[in-house]
Amino acid sequence: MLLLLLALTSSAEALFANPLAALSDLVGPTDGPISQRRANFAVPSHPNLKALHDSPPVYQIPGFLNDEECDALVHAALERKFPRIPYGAKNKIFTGTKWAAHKQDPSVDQFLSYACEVFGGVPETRFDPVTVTRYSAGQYQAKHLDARLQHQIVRNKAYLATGGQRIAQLICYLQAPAAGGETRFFGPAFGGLAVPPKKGTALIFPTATLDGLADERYLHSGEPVIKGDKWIVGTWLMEAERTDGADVRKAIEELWKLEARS
Ligand SMILES: O=C(O)CCC(=O)C(=O)O
Ligand SMILES: [Fe+2]
Repeated sequence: MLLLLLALTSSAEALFANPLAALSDLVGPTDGPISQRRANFAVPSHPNLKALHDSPPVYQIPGFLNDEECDALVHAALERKFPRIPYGAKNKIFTGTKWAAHKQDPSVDQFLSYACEVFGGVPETRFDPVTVTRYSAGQYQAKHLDARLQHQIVRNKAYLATGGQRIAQLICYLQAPAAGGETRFFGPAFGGLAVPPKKGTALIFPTATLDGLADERYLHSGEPVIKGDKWIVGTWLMEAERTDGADVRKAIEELWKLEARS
């Protein structure tokens, strides 16, 4: 079950008509394998939505969470309301601390309900289990893609039960470090875009098309924090509704058992 949660939290044709709006007229620029295809991405909506980059799109929502909502999530982690996920400990791809926050505290439900609104009122089951992450000085998340590549996917029942592909990342910065910790995009099409963490601001970008094709242009990182602590809450919009809620709950119970032993 631990492995299940790790799988759920470490990586990423809908079964039904997708309720999301599509950027069907947006044609991507010319780098990367997906560039010959028409972009077909989930499009967020929010009164404060800003495009940080038009094509390929990267969005920002200042004031996605207010200060109290940010603090509540950080405090919940510090007060041990969430079990830790031993993610990245061996591979150095991720060196921060990550907690399985999903459904463990009302502050998480609040975040999830905003996430549902941003994607046109989709149900909570369209999201990957929510995590909270802290990066202290020197800690980072190395360059990665959130979506799984075609050769890593078997589109079977088990895969679709977990929601299939991750099609958009949604993170919200809960605390900005004093220096460093930008979210950096490496695809040439982004022109060196590096987003400085700002408390309460959400960052949203597609990771795959609505029908689950990974977009390899979206290679990104959480750059090393130089000074202070960076905190984020995050999840992914999945291409389909998850039906594995019971497995997620069991995996979180296993993490709690691990926590009790440490
Ligand atoms: O920490 C960040 O700025 C990015 C995090 C991220 O990309 C992830 O958790 O997948
Ligand atoms: Fe990511």
